[in-house]
Amino acid sequence: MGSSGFSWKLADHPKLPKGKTIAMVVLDGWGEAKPDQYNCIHIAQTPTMDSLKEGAPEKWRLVRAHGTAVGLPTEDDMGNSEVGHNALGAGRIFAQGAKLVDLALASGKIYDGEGFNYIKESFKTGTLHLIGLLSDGGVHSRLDQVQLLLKGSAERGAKRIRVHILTDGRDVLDGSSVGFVETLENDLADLRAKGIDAQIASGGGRMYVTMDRYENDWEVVKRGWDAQVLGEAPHKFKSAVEAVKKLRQEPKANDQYLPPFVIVDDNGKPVGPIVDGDAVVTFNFRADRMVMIAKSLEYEDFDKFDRVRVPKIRYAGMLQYDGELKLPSRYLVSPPEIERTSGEYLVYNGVRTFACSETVKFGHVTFFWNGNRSGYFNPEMEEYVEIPSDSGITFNVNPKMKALEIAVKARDAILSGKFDQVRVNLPNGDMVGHTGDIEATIVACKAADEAVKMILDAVEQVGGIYVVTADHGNAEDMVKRNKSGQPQLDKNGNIQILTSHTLEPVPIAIGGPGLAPGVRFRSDVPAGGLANVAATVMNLHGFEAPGDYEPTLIEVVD
Ligand SMILES: O=C(O)[C@H](O)COP(=O)(O)O
Ligand SMILES: [Mn+2]
Ligand SMILES: [Mn+2]
Repeated sequence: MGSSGFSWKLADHPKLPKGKTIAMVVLDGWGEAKPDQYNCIHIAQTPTMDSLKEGAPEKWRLVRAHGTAVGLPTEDDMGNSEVGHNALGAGRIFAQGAKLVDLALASGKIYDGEGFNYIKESFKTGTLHLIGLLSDGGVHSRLDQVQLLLKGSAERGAKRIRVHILTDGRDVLDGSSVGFVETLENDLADLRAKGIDAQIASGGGRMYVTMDRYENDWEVVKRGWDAQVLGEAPHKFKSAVEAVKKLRQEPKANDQYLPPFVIVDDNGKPVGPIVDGDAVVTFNFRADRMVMIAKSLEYEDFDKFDRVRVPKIRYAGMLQYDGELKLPSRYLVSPPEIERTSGEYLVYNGVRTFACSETVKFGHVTFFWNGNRSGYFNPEMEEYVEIPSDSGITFNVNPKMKALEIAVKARDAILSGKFDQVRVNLPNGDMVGHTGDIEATIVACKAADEAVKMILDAVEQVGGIYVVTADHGNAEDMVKRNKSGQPQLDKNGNIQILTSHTLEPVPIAIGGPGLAPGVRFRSDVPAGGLANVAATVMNLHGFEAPGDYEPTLIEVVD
């Protein structure tokens, strides 16, 4: 116990034993929705997940995974991996980036902070560059926040502004990029009318330009660097609206994967490369897909690609994206301080932990789970295994992804007897769901179900316990719906495919031979959400959860 009286020691659970191996399985993008032809989980053969459902209500239930239950501003905000895994790991609900930025903008405090004052030093002689995802998806960024930041920066002296846009189509409908670009163009025109030289300077689709994560493919970031910093791209246009409209006409083009483009003036010169003395703000609040660009903008020693020219800039993130790496060192809004996560507690209480996923979700069960911290709490007690993801393809091409490989690693970790908690994320429902390819998503869901079976079989062999849940919905609903829940048709009478997450709740199931008799879900936490899972898992490891954690979902009846 430290001098403050704080102790990492958890109290023993009065009834539940220690020493059971627990498999903690997170199915990414696996919500519960009504069964129809757009519910890929319903259409797919998922016998293992179906059998777990038969345990309702004592061993299977639904939990909330969106909106305020995971710290998002409103109940209209769909869940996402960052907030979902943060809640699962932290056991408490923290106001998340989206909300913190809203508050900082509304109060004006964003402009008083160290981060803004730092970039402001460039306003007199340099250009302010804003780089980020242009949509109202609310997962990584929000258009209204960008609009306010533009206005606020102009009011505070920014005279030359360049916006480098990344089109979405993943957290919002494909094709919506054109509207967002038009809105931004109007705002920039308003600024120009006030004498501010404001323009869009470059762009590209988020999955092809800049927003890679967990170092899956540095080429993605390089494409962005070339366009944003060097002013070089295979496509050149006079206006961003024209760029997006034209590039979308290519066969199979979609917002997520638009190629990089730069905007040029009448002489064919790029209007906004980043040069010495400029300020740069990456305006996404979410961390995972900003860490790589932040490294390329901030690190002096950098060998991931040839930056060719490294301008001396003042750079700030909307938030600090990695608290452990202190990256970036300057930021406009302080990130949520997610401390005392369940992972940290459990490790300090002797729970040997194994975590695994493939690259595209690896940080979800490590970095996000541990409150946006990279690295181990105690390397002697933990092993994190990353299975390389496919890169350079869209995941509908290989919808099974690395589910089997993840399950094999988890199985071996469980059977080894070396770990007390074996935690995995199975990405299929989510990553393939985001492609909007219904056939492929059905294959994806089946593959995830098979992986769950392999893990549960291993739990059975060692007399362990399983907790199977998800971080938010995605694959269970692949169509945009109107207010009455019917598929919404576009002006040509076609259904609109939903590539994004949903507002649906997610299942949680407990079981396995190691589950003590009498353990069941309580009926008195009907509004339980993902944040209630951490206390539940701590109990199953034989510990009481800390007093400020959201209540456990389980009880033990005699
Ligand atoms: O980054 C993404 O892939 C999507 O915007 C959100 O998906 P995730 O929250 O499941 O990662
Ligand atoms: Mn997810
Ligand atoms: Mn997703």
